[in-house]
Amino acid sequence: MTGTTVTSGTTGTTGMTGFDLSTYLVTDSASAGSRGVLDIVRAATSGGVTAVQLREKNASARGFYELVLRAAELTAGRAALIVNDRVDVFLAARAAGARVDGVHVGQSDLPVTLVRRLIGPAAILGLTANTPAQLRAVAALPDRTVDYLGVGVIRATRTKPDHPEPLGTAGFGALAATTPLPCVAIGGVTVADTVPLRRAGAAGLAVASAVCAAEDPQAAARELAHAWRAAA
Ligand SMILES: Cc1ncc(COP(=O)(O)OP(=O)(O)O)c(N)n1
Ligand SMILES: Cc1nc(C(=O)O)sc1CCOP(=O)(O)O
Ligand SMILES: [Mg+2]
Repeated sequence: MTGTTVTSGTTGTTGMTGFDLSTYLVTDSASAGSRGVLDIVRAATSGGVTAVQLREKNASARGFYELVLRAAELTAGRAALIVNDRVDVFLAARAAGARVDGVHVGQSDLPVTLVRRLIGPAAILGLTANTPAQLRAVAALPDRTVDYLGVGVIRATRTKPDHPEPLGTAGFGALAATTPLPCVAIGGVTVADTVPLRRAGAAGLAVASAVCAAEDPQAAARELAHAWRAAA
């Protein structure tokens, strides 16, 4: 699937019926530096990102929860908000009435069938998959377990030191061609990759440092969103 909007039921808190993953910010507090993650989320949302994943590998549960509540105010009605790894934080934010749309998990996180049961049928569920065996396992899942896949790394990146072997654009395209699920390209992605990755079947570009480390994150987000539309 090469489209950019994932139709994923209707969420309890937003009434949204589709999620656009085409320009997908993954936050990285190290790249954000003294500006802080919320400043980056605010700027990137103004710049036109369509989805934001809050990724906090070292935050406390309370700290992450409070970040989600504040990010939900910034992204409401503008971008889908996804929580990395922490299903408990997603559920807590929802219970507090925050507009948070889903969860992204990887192969070492909670099993996706369980996550789907926990977050309900309407929330967005993303899964990392970057080998043929992982793609086969996804194909064997019950329908509507996973809404999209994060596939990477495209090239080496310092944002995820434990990243797998780079796939390159061709490797990404070969994997994406084996699944009907939308595949978001991630890992070392920059605006220069937009045309080749879109041609290779990407449903979107997920970036951390390209926006979080940019001198002007709003302009970087705007450039990515514009490049994606121009590459249609
Ligand atoms: C969009 C997207 N794709 C892949 C990942 C990586 O998830 P995971 O493998 O669980 O690694 P961590 O991000 O948890 O370090 C992602 N977060 N987002
Ligand atoms: C969080 C993450 N997951 C990846 C994967 O391939 O699963 S790569 C990655 C980091 C992406 O950051 P940057 O855009 O700075 O390279
Ligand atoms: Mg994870």
